[in-house]
Amino acid sequence: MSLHNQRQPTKDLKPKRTTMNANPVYLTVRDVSKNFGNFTALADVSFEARRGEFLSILGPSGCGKTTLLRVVAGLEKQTRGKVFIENRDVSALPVSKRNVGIVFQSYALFPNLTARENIAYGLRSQGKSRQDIRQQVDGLLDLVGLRGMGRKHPAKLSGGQQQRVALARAIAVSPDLLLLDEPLSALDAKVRIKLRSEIRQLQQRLGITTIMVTHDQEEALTMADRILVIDRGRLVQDGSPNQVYDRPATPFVANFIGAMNFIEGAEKIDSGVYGIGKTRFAVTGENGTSRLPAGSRVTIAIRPEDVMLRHDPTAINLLETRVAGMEYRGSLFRIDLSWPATLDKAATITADVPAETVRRLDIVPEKPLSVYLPVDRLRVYSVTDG
Ligand SMILES: Nc1ncnc2c1ncn2[C@@H]1O[C@H](COP(=O)(O)OP(=O)(O)OP(=O)(O)O)[C@@H](O)[C@H]1O
Repeated sequence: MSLHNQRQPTKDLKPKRTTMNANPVYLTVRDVSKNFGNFTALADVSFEARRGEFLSILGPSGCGKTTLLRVVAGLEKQTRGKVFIENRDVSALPVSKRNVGIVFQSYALFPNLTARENIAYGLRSQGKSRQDIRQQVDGLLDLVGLRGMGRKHPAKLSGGQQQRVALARAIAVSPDLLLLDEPLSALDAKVRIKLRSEIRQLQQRLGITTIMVTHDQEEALTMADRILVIDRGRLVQDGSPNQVYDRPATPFVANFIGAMNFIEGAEKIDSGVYGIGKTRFAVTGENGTSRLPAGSRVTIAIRPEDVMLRHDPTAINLLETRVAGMEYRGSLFRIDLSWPATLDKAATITADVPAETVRRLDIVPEKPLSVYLPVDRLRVYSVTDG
């Protein structure tokens, strides 16, 4: 049994927003694969983006996120599959014919041009008058919070300001699709958090369909209407932040987004009942494992914040545990609890417990604690799931 927690998320990560978007489909990516020589960077990726939606492509380094964005942009030609914009096949069209605005991780501004000139760059080729361009650039500088800074060169601007210029430049040409490739990852934490809500607000105000590549789960959870999780070139889940957090499709997704306890070596006992040693778990959140025959090997998963400390005596899914370790995290403690999973093997499950509860219940190392695992918060994965 193990707790995987790659990025030390906190409870704040739990997404609260779900967005139902009934707008027409703007972008369709159908069965797209991309090979570099013998290497498969993308395999049969399909998804849709509705007009005005904010999608995030999330996954670890090297999983194919940027390649997917470049295929959508027309900067990279897919090996197989098609890209449609409003049902029109654009698979063979270059980036210049797809009406996209792009912001890259490195600001990619022209260093010899001022902020104004950078923003105006795309507008000049549209044949607008100087007066129109001046007015539009003023509006864009306002929009991205850079009023009065238009005469500065990129070298005189902070990273966050440069990225604002890049954003203004990308939206200046009124693209129908905004593509953001890790736009915040070069910035320090405070600026990143500020800019992420600014970008989201701007995107909503303009109603522009947006796809953002990120490896940062928090960024994806807080900004996106929908998250596409990529694992080794495959799209493994496409869902709202709530869906991917609450019902991760595979152990990989569960592990990559937030922290998760995995109870390994369990088996299916009956429909909705799983077990390890003498312990039985009733589960309502089966993950396609309802079809498995009894005796099948499974992994049971539960988030640390879903491990409940107090229970009524009739509650099921109880574990008698002992506090094996405590880590202070400000508003909560992350507590390792040891329990006898099988006769010969103790296991550990981790619980996130509010600091106030820890004080009130006087939780200290070695203290025995009863916990229960709510039936609707447990997930079950077949051991063959990725
Ligand atoms: N032009 C190329 N030639 C050969 N291999 C490439 C090329 N571009 C990308 N790759 C490979 O394809 C895989 C996916 O790359 P991609 O840049 O899409 O990943 P990523 O998920 O965006 O990663 P990161 O977050 O590190 O940028 C990587 O293994 C990369 O080495």
